[in-house]
Amino acid sequence: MPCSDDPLARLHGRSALEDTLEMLWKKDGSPSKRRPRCGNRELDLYVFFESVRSFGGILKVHENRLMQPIAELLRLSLTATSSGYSLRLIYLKWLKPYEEQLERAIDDSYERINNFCESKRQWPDCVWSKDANVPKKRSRWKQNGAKVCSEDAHQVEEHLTEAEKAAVLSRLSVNEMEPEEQVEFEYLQDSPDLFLDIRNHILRVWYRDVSHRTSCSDILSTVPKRYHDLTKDIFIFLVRQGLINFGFLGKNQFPIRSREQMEKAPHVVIIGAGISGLAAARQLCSVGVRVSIFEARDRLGGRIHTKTSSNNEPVELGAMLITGVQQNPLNTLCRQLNAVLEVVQEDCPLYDVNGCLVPKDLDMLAEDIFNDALEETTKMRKLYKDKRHISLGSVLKRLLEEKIMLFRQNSDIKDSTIFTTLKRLAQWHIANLEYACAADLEHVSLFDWDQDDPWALEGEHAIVKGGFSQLVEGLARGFKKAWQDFDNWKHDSCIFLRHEVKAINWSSKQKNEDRGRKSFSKKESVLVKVQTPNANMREVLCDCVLITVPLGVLKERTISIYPQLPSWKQEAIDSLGFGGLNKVCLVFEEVFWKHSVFGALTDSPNERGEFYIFWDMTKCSGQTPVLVTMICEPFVGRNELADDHVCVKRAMNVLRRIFPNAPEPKESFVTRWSSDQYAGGAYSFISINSTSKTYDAMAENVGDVLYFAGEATNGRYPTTCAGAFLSGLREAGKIMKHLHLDTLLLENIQKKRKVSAFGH
Ligand SMILES: Cc1cc2nc3c(=O)[nH]c(=O)nc-3n(C[C@H](O)[C@H](O)[C@H](O)COP(=O)(O)OP(=O)(O)OC[C@H]3O[C@@H](n4cnc5c(N)ncnc54)[C@H](O)[C@@H]3O)c2cc1C
Repeated sequence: MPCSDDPLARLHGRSALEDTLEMLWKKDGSPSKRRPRCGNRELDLYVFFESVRSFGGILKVHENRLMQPIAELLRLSLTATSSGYSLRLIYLKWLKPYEEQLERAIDDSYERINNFCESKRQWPDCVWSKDANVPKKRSRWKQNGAKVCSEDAHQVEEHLTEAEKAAVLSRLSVNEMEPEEQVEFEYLQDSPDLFLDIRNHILRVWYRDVSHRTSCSDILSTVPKRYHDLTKDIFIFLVRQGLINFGFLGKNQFPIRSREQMEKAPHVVIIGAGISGLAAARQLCSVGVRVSIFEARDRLGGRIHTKTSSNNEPVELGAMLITGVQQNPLNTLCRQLNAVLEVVQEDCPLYDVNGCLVPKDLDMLAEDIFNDALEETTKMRKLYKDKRHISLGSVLKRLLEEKIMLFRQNSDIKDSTIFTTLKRLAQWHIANLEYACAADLEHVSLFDWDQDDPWALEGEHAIVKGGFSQLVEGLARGFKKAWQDFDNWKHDSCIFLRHEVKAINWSSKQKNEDRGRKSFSKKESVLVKVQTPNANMREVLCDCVLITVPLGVLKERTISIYPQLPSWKQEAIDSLGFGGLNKVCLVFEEVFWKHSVFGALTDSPNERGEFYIFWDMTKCSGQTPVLVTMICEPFVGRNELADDHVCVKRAMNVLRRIFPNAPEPKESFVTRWSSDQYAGGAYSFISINSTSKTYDAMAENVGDVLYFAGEATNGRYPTTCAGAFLSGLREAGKIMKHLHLDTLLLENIQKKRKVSAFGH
């Protein structure tokens, strides 16, 4: 059974090789203990031995000139690979004499752990409801930064092993160390395969059952002894990175601490109980930190807001889609909370201004023209490289006009109305992109608007049956909720609703104004001023603060920070874009529409983003028919000034162009996220004054006391709930590291019951 494809088998095989070699070398008294090197690095003897074996032995490798692919498996550079000769010599000297014993030892080890590797579970993709729609493929559907996965991606996944799938689900490279991993485990740069096997094995165990904490002792019981220390380090790293043991892990997730212990525990203040703040709070509490979450609103969730209709059914006023379910950490959270996901149909038929459906071929033609133009904007970057402030809108709109004109010139279609419809369709696609960016495309950077594309999460989009708020409520489980009662707050982790943070004073840490980590000595050195529900001001001391308020709030500077933020941070806050998006949710007696999602064209470019799309959210509510329509930039402001009934009337006018007999809604909800003082808009975008690096600056901590999370701090997954959630985990990990909580982490790990992952 040469060259196993299972990471645990490889770890055992590697260990067997090492044990056997050490034993035989000792017996021989030769060769020296210094490991062979090639291309300036130590050779991975296990990978070398097993690759030669899989190619039929060193003779065959030599005869068939197979040293090149072996060198690639050994990750040797081209110059090193040219020395296939030296590799052969190394093999003959170091491994050939022991081939027989090594083969036997490695095969025995594979045999021993076969059970674990064989017990591959059926992968639970997510908790689908039985009648979930099967989505159709659409070439480009950019909603909140996520692209729909290609059919190819599904096929590739079919070929992945369980451990590889776990790495993919964790958004990690299967075969390469990620940059952060290289930094943390620099000493393993010569043997990344060892690191990757341990990492992928741990991830696989975690994904086998995400409803429980994966314990380090369980993992250790599967891994050969010689790798225990390394496994512990990698385990701690994965917890800190929020890659395992995140989310809702049952009622007993937080360690039980006495009052005294809690008083002595590190104290972190989190500003904002949105999904990023709650994700961080849960992580920190799991390692014994005392957390106080101050939330200005009287509810949890921030921009996740599931309102209850008069029928007691959920209506989403904020986020509603889980974008890219497969790799989405919120999918894991849904599984932990038994929340059901409903896939959203991607096919979006469009209705023209006369109320008739746009013919499919014309719809597809417009989509192709739009996608071509969008693609071409990326090529224009070279042309405009000296004009960094040029907008996507200016270039895209010109390209679209040119392309439609060109199509007209080259086509023999006589009916001129087709071309007017094409123009309307182009406007619809612009509006759709403005929805995704929460911005007028005239304000979006040509250069970096799609910088997050390489990280787009795979999978369809889905809604949470029963409402998105279930996820935030789940994350908040186990925390005490306090309104006015400060009496017990020193002994517990609490969420304080209707507590608006007004000021942060970190003057005693002033010297640490620089970026990055500094040594931490003085406890509780940051002062947070909070306004309580009865308008009193309270002062709270803590070790560090995690700020998760929306970028819109940071831009307004409603929280005074003393000393003021360093210029690099303030510049990032000022320059990153933050735009609007609103919803009009219409509740009806019965369904009169025909599609789950449908679009409406308009004659006027000055109305393109007003009620241009309608989502059937009935599946979220369960029974009550609900249609949700959008108001996008640049039309958000003028609609926020209008009364609710005016917005509803405008939305109904558009709907009645399609369904003339549409009844009056029995209930409606209109959002105003931009004028909401605790949001200031919907989500971030890369403005003409910012770049992808601005997100990195947003994420960076100030000194060792001010940390920042939230969707606008996540450059890979900005704008989304997933991005916000991951940013919370990221910052919790940084704080754990800064507060030196690794021992607490291990203590927590060691206390868990010892059940072998082998099952005995
Ligand atoms: C209309 C709309 C539709 C959206 N659609 C989707 C979607 O379909 N899918 C998706 O993934 N994302 C969507 N988003 C984006 C998503 O909602 C956000 O990215 C995510 O919820 C942000 O979470 P957060 O924790 O970063 O911030 P928030 O949820 O905004 O949390 C920050 C918290 O800080 C609080 N706060 C503010 N100031 C103070 C203060 N001074 N003191 C104390 N607390 C304070 C706020 O009240 C808030 O609760 C949508 C957003 C909007 C507005």
